[in-house]
Amino acid sequence: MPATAPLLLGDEPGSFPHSVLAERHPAIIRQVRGAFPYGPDRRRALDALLVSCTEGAIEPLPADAHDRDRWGAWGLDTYAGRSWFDVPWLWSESYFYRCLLEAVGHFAPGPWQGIDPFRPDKLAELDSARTDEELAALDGLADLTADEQDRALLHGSLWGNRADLGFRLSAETSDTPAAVPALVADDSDTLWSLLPPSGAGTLYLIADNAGRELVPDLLLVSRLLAGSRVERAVLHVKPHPYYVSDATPADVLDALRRLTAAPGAAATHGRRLWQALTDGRLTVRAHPFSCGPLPYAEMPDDLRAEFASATVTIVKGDLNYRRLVGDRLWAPTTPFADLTGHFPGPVAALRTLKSDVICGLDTRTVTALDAAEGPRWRTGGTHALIQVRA
Ligand SMILES: O=P(O)(O)OC[C@@]1(O)O[C@H](CO)[C@@H](O)[C@@H]1O
Repeated sequence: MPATAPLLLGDEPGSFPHSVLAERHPAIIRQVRGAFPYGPDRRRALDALLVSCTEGAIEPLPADAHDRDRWGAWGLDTYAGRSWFDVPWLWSESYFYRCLLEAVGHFAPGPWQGIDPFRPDKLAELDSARTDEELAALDGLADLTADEQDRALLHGSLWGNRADLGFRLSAETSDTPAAVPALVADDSDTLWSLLPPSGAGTLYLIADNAGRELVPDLLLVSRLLAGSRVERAVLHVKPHPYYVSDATPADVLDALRRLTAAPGAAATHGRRLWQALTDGRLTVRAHPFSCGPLPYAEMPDDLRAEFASATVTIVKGDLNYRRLVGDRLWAPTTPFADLTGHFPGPVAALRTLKSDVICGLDTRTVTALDAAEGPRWRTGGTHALIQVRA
């Protein structure tokens, strides 16, 4: 893997990473503060985090935190005492969410234990009229060929990644039509070649956001099981709330209920997924490393062994992309295969572009994007990619 590109830090005012630390994180704290009637102790803790994450230094976890050793090994022992803006951006963002859960008492015995601070917004999105419309649109797919249906559900899952509630806190004009093709890389033929009809393999899908992203992810899984492109599927979600809208096991159940309660084709998918869960063809996993602050190149051995057994692992979303290729300012033409050679087995990234990290593009595409949009194509969420290393 080329190791020469600069690591992304949040220390440059005006940069996207800096704006996430200085503006998005405070906005998230304010949103969480208003979402529940937290008592004075929790409100004080949230206020303290607001000051710490914008002006202060990274603080250690409490001595009795269940995951103190794990975070120590993940870098907290090194980074405690340093500014949030001076450590790797991937690390400081991830630790921010850990501290937010600490502030709201998510892990401590008491009334807020296990409560997802982002749940009201997740549910509002899942229950929205837009979700109804997207589910109703499934009925129109019945007249398409099998390949067309496969492609439609692959693209549904891909573009579902735009439905990211944290991103909306700072996206300015993400609905602006693009002057260059929306898909900046498309290796979907390679993906389909890894998943032939009557395949007997196992798909791993590392999910990203709940709600209007997880629903189409589940629909894709349902379609691949129904079309016998895979025999089994394993869905990796987060063990606890993370990055505002990332999917947890509870969100999988909410999405599944939403599908089974819907009319038409959506309910058929819902019932199929329900059945697959009960007979073991679909498994949900929530590994601690999924909420870790490190790139996938540093994944633990048990996870490595799991992904090594996959026919292909689909990695969803922007953050997972950053973790997959390394959170660095790569030259955009750096081959995707070079940066993902560490991943144990075939891997496919499905992502809309919401951060500066990008690789695997051809020179012509980069030139056209820069000319049409300046640097905004990297972060605006208007473009997407399907990149595969077989
Ligand atoms: O992973 P996702 O949901 O596609 O995107 C997460 C995201 O909104 O958060 C990061 C900044 O906090 C960016 O990488 C990205 O824009």
